[in-house]
Amino acid sequence: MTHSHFLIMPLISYSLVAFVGALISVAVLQRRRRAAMLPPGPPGDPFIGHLLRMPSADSPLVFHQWAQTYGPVMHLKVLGRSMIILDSYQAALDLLDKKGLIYSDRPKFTLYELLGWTPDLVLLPYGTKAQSIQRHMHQSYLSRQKVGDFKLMQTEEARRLVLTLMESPPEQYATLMSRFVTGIITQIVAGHRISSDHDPYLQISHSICDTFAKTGPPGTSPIDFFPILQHFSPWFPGAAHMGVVRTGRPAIRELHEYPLRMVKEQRKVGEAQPSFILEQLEKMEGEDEEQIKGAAANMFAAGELTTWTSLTVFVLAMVLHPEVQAKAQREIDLVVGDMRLPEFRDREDLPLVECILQETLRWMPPIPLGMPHYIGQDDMYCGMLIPKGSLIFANIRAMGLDESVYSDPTSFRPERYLPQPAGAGEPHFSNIAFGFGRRICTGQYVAEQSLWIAIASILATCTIANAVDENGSIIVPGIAMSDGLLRRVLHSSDRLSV
Ligand code: HEM
Repeated sequence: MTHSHFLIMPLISYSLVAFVGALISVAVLQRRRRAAMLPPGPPGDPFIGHLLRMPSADSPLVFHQWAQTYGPVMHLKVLGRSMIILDSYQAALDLLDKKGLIYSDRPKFTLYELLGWTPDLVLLPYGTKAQSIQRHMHQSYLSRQKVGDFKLMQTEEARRLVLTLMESPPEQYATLMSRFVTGIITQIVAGHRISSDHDPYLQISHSICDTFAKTGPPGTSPIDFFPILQHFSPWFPGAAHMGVVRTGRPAIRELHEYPLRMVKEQRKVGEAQPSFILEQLEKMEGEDEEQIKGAAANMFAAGELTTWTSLTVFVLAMVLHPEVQAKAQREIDLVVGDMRLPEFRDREDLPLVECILQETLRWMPPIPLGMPHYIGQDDMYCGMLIPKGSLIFANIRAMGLDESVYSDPTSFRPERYLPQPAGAGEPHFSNIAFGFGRRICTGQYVAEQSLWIAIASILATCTIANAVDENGSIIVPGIAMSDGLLRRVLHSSDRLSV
């Protein structure tokens, strides 16, 4: 009895060890097999992945260079989180658009949530009730047909823009263009026309843009990787963004509260102007107010810096390419004459102005890595495994640099879009600049209208030229953009003359 007991015990232990060993080997094998099926990417560290290789600046361009070696679908891993970078339009279309059912979610962004963005459309997971209500609100109000209603207001704002540009010193041009963009959005969202430099909307908008500039691309701060850091002071290593949370959060809350509060007050006294918020208030009551606040805040946040950046990119391009400017001005003179200013009815007859808009979006897209999508299940694409839980980035900047589509892609050449033989018949960039699939930008038509009327009005009335320094020498502006979710042009010292 005692003997057999001694015999059985080692037997059980051996079997257990063998069983656990087999389990571990199967898991390791499975891991290796999965790893072998992942899309290619640069070599990374077994523990921290590509953390130390992540570019500290101009990530879209660096990723594009890597894609020349690893292909249009690349895999990177940072602290256990998979990132898929889509470098080609085709790959973005195949996954984000055609397989939109599984590629339309957004990841959780701890830093953005701490800043107060939680209930809003842009960051909401796909398929939630809140997301579908907010998206529907946007789509119905900002649809291609509905945005026609804004044309008159956008034309008036563009007239005001050129008038103030002519009257103001160069240092104020960027602010005036920002005011043009904010002015359009406040009218659409809250029915409010900005008439003073001290308008509360301008203050809120300024603080929001400032915060965006400090946050970096979403999901990439140390707090996103280690949410525990949110409980530390900003001086603690890795927790520096908590300082941005402290300073930025009040303005983001105000952006949610102020527009609805104002429209409700005006509605009470019968003075509310037609607007997105008013329409929604009349449709729904009570418990849906949080949705309205979120959807309205999104229009400001997603629409301002993007449109403004494109406008400043246009100015920079005109400084660097006076020949393009002169040609577009001749086109406007021929079609519009000098007795009136361009209007939306002229749009079809001004192909070069249209091409300048497209080239502005391609040359320096304001959201060069798109907004990340998230996939909640494994998927296979061209024999590669797209693992569950990956962040999917469409490298919009890279798609504009694709030499098989855009010849001499780093140059600003609007004629490329003109049909042959006048141009090269290259495809418009709107299909790419505004993102993909079910999360495509809901403000695309409004943004295109704002940009078109501003570009046409500026070209019709001003000549954009280099600034000169105190010695009278011409300043050639550098082509540089800030890092972060949304890009801004840096150091563009330009001058407009009438
Ligand atoms: C030049 C101007 C603009 C550009 C280049 C732009 C680009 C983009 C891009 C790339 C995305 C991400 C799409 C994706 O996830 O695949 C996006 C999302 C979004 N944009 Fe825009 N945008 C612009 C202007 C606007 C304007 C004026 C508004 C509102 C009035 C707006 C509202 C939104 C919203 C709400 C989303 C989130 C959609 C969602 O998550 O379902 N955008 N935009």
